Amino acid sequence: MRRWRFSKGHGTQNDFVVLLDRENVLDPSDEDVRWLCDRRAGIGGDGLLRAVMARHVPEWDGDPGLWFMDYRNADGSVAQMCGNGVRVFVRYLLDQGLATGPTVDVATRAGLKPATALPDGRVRVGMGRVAVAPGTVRVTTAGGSAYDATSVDVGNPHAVSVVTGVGSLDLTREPRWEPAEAFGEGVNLEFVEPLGERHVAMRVHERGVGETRSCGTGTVAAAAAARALGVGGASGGDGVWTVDVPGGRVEVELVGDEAHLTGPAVLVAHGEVTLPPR
Ligand SMILES: N[C@@H](CCC[C@H](N)C(=O)O)C(=O)O
Repeated sequence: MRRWRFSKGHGTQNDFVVLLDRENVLDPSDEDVRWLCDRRAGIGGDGLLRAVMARHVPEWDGDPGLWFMDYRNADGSVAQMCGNGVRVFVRYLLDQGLATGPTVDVATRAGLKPATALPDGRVRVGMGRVAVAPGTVRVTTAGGSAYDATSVDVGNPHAVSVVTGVGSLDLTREPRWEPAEAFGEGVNLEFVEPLGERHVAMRVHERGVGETRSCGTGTVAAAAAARALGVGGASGGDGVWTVDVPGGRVEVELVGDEAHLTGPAVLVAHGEVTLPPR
């Protein structure tokens, strides 16, 4: 019988199951991840955060003494990075006495992410370089609305469309994109609507999940694309963007091509789960 201790947390209601696996022994299969993230049969979450010592991760060539955030989407697929997840990950490490703060360096598939727990309860994360690609792809929602989208690399892939009426988009099914080969490994699709100076509303359809109430890397992509497109009255400039998502609000600071993400990170439960037999 496999009995695992877990925690559950969220950042702007992008929610995660957290597993402690210091010595890399749990080996959750794709099916295990799907079950853990299932909101009816399992615990429920948009993704899984597995805390493992970096020395056990062959693809990590940095400090082996760091905690590595092994991120999996709810469908079991692996992703490079999760901006809301890394804040929850840091909150978890500090809460469980697994790291000393307020600054914690986290190893991820998208490199080292330095994070700081702020006195107001939020966590600020150095997201590193954000790269906005030239040109556009065409994205069509389930409701048939079509938009140009800008590709943005935040360690994981995004495509950002500027829309009006973001609240009424049909994101119940994955939007299509053309050309299809633009994102051979899938993409996270953000839809942003300008609200004011350096202030946008955003909804997202996440790769490997579906519509979620927030996506941290997506908010970074949204701010970077909006800046590049001259949306929100701050073309090209450095500054702090406010991004409102269905699950709350985050801040994205852009300085040159470097981004910092600040937002809430909340733990809501700790427990023990018995997994179905393999
Ligand atoms: N929710 C995350 C992003 C999770 C990974 C994404 N679905 C992908 O496959 O790239 C975030 O907060 O950044």
